[in-house]
Amino acid sequence: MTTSDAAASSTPIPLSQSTYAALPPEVGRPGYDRAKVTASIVHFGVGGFHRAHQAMYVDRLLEDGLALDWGICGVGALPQDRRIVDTLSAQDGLYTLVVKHPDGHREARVVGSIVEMMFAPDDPQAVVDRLADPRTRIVSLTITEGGYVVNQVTGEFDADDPAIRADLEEGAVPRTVFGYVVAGLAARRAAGEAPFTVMSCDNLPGNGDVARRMMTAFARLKDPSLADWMDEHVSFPNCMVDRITPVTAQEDIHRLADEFGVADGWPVVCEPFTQWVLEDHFTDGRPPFEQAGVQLVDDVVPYELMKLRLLNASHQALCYLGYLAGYRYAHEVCQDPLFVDFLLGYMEHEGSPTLPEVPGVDLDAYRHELIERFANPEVRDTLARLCAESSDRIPKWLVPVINRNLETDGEIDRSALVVAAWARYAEGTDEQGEPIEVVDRIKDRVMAAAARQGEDPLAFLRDRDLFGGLVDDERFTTVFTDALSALHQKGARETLQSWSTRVTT
Ligand SMILES: NC(=O)c1ccc[n+]([C@@H]2O[C@H](COP(=O)([O-])OP(=O)(O)OC[C@H]3O[C@@H](n4cnc5c(N)ncnc54)[C@H](O)[C@@H]3O)[C@@H](O)[C@H]2O)c1
Ligand SMILES: O=P(O)(O)OC[C@@H](O)[C@@H](O)[C@H](O)[C@H](O)CO
Repeated sequence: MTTSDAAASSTPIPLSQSTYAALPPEVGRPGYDRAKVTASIVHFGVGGFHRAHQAMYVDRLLEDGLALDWGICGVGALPQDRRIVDTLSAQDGLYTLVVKHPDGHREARVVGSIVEMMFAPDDPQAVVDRLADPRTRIVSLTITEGGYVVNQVTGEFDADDPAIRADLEEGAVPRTVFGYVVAGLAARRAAGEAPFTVMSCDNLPGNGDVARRMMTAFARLKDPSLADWMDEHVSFPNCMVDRITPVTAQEDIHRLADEFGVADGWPVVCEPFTQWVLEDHFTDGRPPFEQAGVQLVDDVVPYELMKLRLLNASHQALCYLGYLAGYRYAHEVCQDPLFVDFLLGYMEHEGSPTLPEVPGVDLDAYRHELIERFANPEVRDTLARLCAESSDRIPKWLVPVINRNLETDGEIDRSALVVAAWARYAEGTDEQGEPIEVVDRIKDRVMAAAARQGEDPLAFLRDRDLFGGLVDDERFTTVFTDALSALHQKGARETLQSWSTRVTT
């Protein structure tokens, strides 16, 4: 009997601490005693990525008996996190990670490293107390790029954000990660305890540095001496994180039940590839991450820039054009030679020349491996996921590439087409006249700018918060307006065809 036959012949087992031992043998599961695991890591943002990445690395260590005191306490800080907290709590923190290989083979493992869950809106003080407790030695974050409240114009902390303003009021009960983390650090300092490390795992250039600047700026507005103490005592290591983790689909839940016999309310699916390059700066100790495959380095910046400007910027390069051309999944786009040429061209001629030397990495091999990863048909990463929150992504990943190439007289044509494709996408109607569901926290603003493009082709670029001074650069605006007009007149596919001759002549 095959795995599927065995699982299909019996009722799927609802996942929990008391049931996981009875799962079919094909399903990996903790071989360690979870009752002995204590949580020294508190994590904010227990989404798909954290569970495919950091929690998986910790699970590996636990499996090897290496980090029993480094379990994870997951915190949902936002009201919409109630569902994940309830689902994981009902499963005693357990969930299934399904790794999808390109040949259709799947591996399923129950991950046991999350041993506590907290829903902050129900009891904010309990979260502050957990952070104040010296048991907490690392606070890690995957709260998305927008979660750092960076003012796009100044690059400084945006104290005008309404939730931040509320957290800054005298005696406020925290509602934001800033409120929680800084209250936890204040309590540690008042008690004369060592602070925890704050470890950002979001896709931001200099993620640790950004977390430091924003957290300290928040603290300074509350209590300048606390900010000084944080500057002196708290570590914020930078890291590069990588594993493509799509949004879990209903079909993933059904297939896990049918093929592996696990009834899991919220499993995570991901690609086989995983990478984590981390600076070794920790205030209060760390798990032996290197024993789980994490690369500990002194300077993570070259790795981060490589990943953000090649992988993440290529996701932007493929998603709007791919969507306009009628595709809905990343693998469909990356199995189309026209798009593959465009992406490789962007990476080689526009992204890569802006990178510093990346120790030990063959960039050409890296670029081709990215195309193979994107083309994995099993992962089913939706273009909708990649097209979301563009205003947090394009300015951080692609605009710096364009600025650098403008300074050095490098190539910009493909990047300009990507920005134009976003501008066209933000018009909210596809090439067949069907509505596009634009997902962006400043959706109204970007869509209003896109709607004005008929009379003013530079309307979209005039948003200096997003594009800085690009609108003043004639070399850039000439290509951008050509690209936008080609997208309107010929559509994405023909524009790409014409671009392939434009960039080679
Ligand atoms: N999915 C991937 O392939 C991937 C890979 C590498 C890195 N990342 C990083 O991880 C982040 C999260 O990705 P994901 O796939 O887990 O998304 P997700 O939507 O599954 O989870 C995001 C979590 O962060 C929380 N969150 C969002 N904004 C917040 C805020 N302001 N304050 C507190 N919590 C907040 C959400 O409520 C949710 O729990 C990405 O934005 C990216 O920076 C993702
Ligand atoms: O998750 P985001 O918002 O940082 O960006 C979308 C994707 O580019 C990203 O999730 C990649 O899949 C990921 O960075 C791969 O490691």
